Amino acid sequence: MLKQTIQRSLGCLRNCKPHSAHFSSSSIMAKSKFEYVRNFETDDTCLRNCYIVVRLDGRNFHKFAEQHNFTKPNDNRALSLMTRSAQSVMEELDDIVIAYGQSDEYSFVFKRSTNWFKRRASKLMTHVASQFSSSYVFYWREYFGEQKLLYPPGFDGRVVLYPSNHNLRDYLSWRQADCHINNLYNTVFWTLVQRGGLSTSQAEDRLKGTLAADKNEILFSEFNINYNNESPLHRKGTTLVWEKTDESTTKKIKLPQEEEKEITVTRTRKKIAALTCDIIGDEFWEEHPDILENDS
Ligand SMILES: Nc1nc2c(ncn2[C@@H]2O[C@H](COP(=O)(O)OP(=O)(O)OP(=O)(O)O)[C@@H](O)[C@H]2O)c(=O)[nH]1
Ligand SMILES: [Mg+2]
Ligand SMILES: [Mg+2]
Repeated sequence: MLKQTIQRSLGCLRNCKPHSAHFSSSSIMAKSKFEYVRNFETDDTCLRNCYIVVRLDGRNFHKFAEQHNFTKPNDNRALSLMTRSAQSVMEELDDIVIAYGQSDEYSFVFKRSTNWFKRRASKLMTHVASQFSSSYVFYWREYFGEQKLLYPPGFDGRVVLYPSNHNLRDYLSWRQADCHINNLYNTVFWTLVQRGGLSTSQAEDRLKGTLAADKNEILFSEFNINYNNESPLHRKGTTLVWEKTDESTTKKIKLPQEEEKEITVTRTRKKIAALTCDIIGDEFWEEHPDILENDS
């Protein structure tokens, strides 16, 4: 019965001309009859006063990296492309105050008081994920040149809310500590394989149960590598922040009864800066006081 009614109403809607004035009263009634389905949508408004973090992570990038010949353990082309895509997210979407990325992931922090998309989690997350994914494909050639993109990459997204500055800083510290732990492991692992001549399973056995100090020691005593001198991009990941820069231009002006003259106009512009510094200690936060809003 219901099916028949729907089919009849749909038939009517199909036959109607697109202009609303041509809808018959029965199709309007049908529309209002269907409208209750709207109530099935769940409210996913993010709690007020919390920082909204969207974290993206590449889907099955272990395979993606293999198939696209990423250099091991770090591929600077891939890392730069991730950062270029994150930059595009920050430029195109409102209210992101800081982003942090490493490996195949990027976290975007929306300002605490944002009201963008009425703080709806699904809107925020899907906009970030789609802008990032399309940018990754769009800018691929700029970083990989002739190396073809073999299939469309995907990124998963999640939303996490942090109610205090302390929690948000701990979140970002956690991601940077993760970068450090993985990079130290990967650096020793691939040094043992590439320079030490070990097979991958031998290198794995060698590193089983070792602590950070042991890994540093292997690098230093066996390969003369001081881990602290390795690229900060690989050790610290990338942090994107807004920086204000003054841009000066000269303009010619002519006032009535005066000679034409040149004046210098200085404008403050916001630009994204990519940093590879420590964000766990206080220094970074003291140098960038605009990122956090007061806890109150
Ligand atoms: N060679 C190389 N591989 C990388 C690089 N960056 C990321 N990867 C690969 O991407 C993987 C990312 O790890 P995960 O996100 O935990 O795993 P995943 O394979 O993406 O799987 P899911 O995220 O669960 O879908 C790493 O384990 C590496 O295999 C890189 O610069 N060079
Ligand atoms: Mg992944
Ligand atoms: Mg990952």
